[in-house]
Amino acid sequence: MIAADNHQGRRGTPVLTLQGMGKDYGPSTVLDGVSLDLRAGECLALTGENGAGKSTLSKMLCGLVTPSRGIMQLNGRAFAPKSRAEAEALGVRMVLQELGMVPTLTVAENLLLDRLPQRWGWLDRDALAKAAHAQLAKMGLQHIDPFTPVGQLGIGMQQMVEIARNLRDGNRVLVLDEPTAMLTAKEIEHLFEQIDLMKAQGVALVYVSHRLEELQRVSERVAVLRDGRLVDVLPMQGLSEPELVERMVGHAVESLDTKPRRKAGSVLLRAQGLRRGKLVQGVDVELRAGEVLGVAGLVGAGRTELLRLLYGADKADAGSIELTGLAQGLSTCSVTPNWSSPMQATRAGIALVTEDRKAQGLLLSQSIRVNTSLSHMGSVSGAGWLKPAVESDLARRMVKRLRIRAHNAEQPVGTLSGGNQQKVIFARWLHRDCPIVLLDEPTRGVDVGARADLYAELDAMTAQGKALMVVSSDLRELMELCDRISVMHDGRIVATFERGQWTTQALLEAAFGDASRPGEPVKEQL
Ligand SMILES: Nc1ncnc2c1ncn2[C@@H]1O[C@H](COP(=O)(O)OP(=O)(O)OP(=O)(O)O)[C@@H](O)[C@H]1O
Repeated sequence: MIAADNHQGRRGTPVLTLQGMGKDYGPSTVLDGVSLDLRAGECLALTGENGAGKSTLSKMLCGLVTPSRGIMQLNGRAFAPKSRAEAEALGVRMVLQELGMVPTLTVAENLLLDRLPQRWGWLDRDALAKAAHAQLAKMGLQHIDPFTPVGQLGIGMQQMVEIARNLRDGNRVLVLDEPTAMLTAKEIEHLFEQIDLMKAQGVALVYVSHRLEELQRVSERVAVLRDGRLVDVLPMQGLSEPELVERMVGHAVESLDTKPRRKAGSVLLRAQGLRRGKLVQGVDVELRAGEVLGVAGLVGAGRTELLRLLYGADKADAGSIELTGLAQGLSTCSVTPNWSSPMQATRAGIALVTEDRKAQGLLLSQSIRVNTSLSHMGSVSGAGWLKPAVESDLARRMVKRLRIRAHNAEQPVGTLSGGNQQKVIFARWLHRDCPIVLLDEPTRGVDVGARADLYAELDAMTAQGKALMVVSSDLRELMELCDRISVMHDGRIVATFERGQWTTQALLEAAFGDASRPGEPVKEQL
């Protein structure tokens, strides 16, 4: 439990003040003239388009980015941390968008790395387990074995541990950068409880997210960054979602929600009786030309596993996958029971836009150009030789088309903002031009304006007769994009709805596996 000690000020008093903060990378200015105060007991929402500078500003507070100019003061004293450890020692911490833990160390070691309990000069395992357990319990994670290596946990669970690690006594400022991108509704509730607790104890919070409903739930004020400049600081109360979007993007964003169902063409892919252990238990799927099939379900329902089977990333224990779209340029083949490799799937015309952009998708040290052309080297080479001019031209076109915010196409992908990295994955498959496109959480971390751009791209793909399948935890996204939505529960498809038939309630009931949950609060984020 965090004590209301004298570290933390009275509600509303400034804890951390920023004056004229700026950051340049070489000739590019990515942040300029940002002046703000963070107040005790308050949560400040920080929002803006992908690449607007939110993570850069957040990392400055926490010693991870050195400002090029500007002055910060913590409780009236000069504050210029040179490292994360220095900021943390002064009570300023950050939950990073990219996971900051050491995967080979245990959960307990990661949680208490800077204060490992010792006895007679040896690590005190009992004390470590006890302290780790207490820390985990704050996020409802008391069931985790503290001696599990972090790398063995799923990505959502790693994020929960990363949050738990930063819930420390003596926190003055806590920055949360896209903390819920990998979390379930229940886990998000745990986080929100902790946020309320910290506010009551006088901690100043910064919450960075593209999920506007979350910003409205947790924060008292909202700061909007555009192109590295602070354009607004407003009270959150009374601010509607469309108003907030307009402030962020600079214009209103249209919803596709009211569009009629697309006209489906012939079946391009038919899977029957697909099985893999308990994860996927006898699933039938048909993907048709010109339509988008959505897949909803709780985390662990088998959605990602189903996509991986269709793409050949995992082997099915049983079942068949048949490609039937000869007219669309697909080869007709039947794979029973195993579709054996992603390369085979890609050659046959299937793309997978992955959910875990760092582990499965991108070469972070390589440029946008290299990452874009990677899915189809044949189109940028001839007689076994790479054609650099063709490759560069392709990358430049993709940067423009998807409005990827970058200095140029040679910028290493690891230095792009999170949302812009997601766009590069998308660019890679857009360029490959596959007739069947599988997308797993395609807009995670992507801002509302850019999301609308990506939806428009998907819409154009269906108009060309492609078949799309989208897994998303965001029901609003599925309802906006899809013509049909199948709901998975415990490895099975338990319901399929046509556009016009679904309601949020019906989708949630199917996702929870029954219709007998009267009075359950409805959450749009699964
Ligand atoms: N090391 C670096 N070298 C060059 N440019 C960088 C570096 N780090 C960040 N940038 C640039 O700074 C800009 C701001 O990035 P930042 O990550 O702060 O954006 P963001 O608002 O957090 O975006 P998102 O919503 O996508 O997470 C981007 O254009 C990014 O490419």
